[in-house]
Amino acid sequence: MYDITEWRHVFKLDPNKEISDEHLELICESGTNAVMIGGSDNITQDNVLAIMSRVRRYLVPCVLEVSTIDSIVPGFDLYFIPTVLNSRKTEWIVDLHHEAVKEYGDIMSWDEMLVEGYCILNEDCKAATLTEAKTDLTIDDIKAYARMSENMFKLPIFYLEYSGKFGDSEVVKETKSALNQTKLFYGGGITSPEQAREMGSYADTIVVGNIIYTDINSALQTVKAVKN
Ligand SMILES: CC(C)=CCC/C(C)=C/CC/C(C)=C/CC/C(C)=C/CC/C(C)=C/CC/C(C)=C/CC/C(C)=C/COP(=O)(O)OP(=O)(O)O
Ligand SMILES: O=P(O)(O)OC[C@@H](O)CO
Ligand SMILES: [Mg+2]
Repeated sequence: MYDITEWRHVFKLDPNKEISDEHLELICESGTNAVMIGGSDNITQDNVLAIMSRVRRYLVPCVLEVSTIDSIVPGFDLYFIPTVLNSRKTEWIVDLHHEAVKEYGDIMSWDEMLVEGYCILNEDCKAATLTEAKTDLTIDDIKAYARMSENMFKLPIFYLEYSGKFGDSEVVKETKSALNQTKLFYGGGITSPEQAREMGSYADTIVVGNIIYTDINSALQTVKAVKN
């Protein structure tokens, strides 16, 4: 099985964005620990299936980060299920999950599914708007969400999400100090090996997304920055 506790680097591909075969090959053969398929805009079964089958030509583990019930597709190595702990709406914390388990509960393979406790911190990102996230948090608020993830809900992943914006590495450092078992994922605004190294020195795993589509060489350099 896949051991996410060893993962240092993940590329996140958006099914709603174009990527050439050449760039996709570079991403999949970059040495990254996994390719995660996910996004927040126009995610459909068709575009998820299309990008999954292209990634499947390579050996890299392929994960679906579920963002809508209608875009769930079989055939991934793992399914990551976000629950937005700092959302103002129960919809994004448990309600959609309840609906999905009602629909798929009989055929679900639970050991392929990992729940991510999300804490969204960039107030301007789409995911923050969509989920009505409370982004004006103190470090104590954030650490409390991290501790709840680990000790109350026993989640495998706590995800600090700054999608589109490079975050505060002090927040990542402090959050890491509150966790023992649960793995800390950091994602948002990483565009260089220096930034990858900075966040990777505190987070267990860094997630690199948007830069894939604007500067493939810089995206590729983030892998070596956090892996030996
Ligand atoms: C048939 C089959 C294969 C069955 C498999 C069983 C299975 C996987 C069942 C699913 C079970 C389950 C519990 C599903 C949950 C359903 C669900 C819809 C939950 C809600 C998820 C959620 C909270 C979504 C909110 C948005 C969010 C946090 C998305 C995560 C990704 C993210 C933050 C993207 C960032 O978006 P981006 O586009 O990059 O944003 P920017 O433009 O700002 O950069
Ligand atoms: O796209 P970027 O800003 O790299 O963020 C990565 C990821 O955390 C988005 O969900
Ligand atoms: Mg994005």
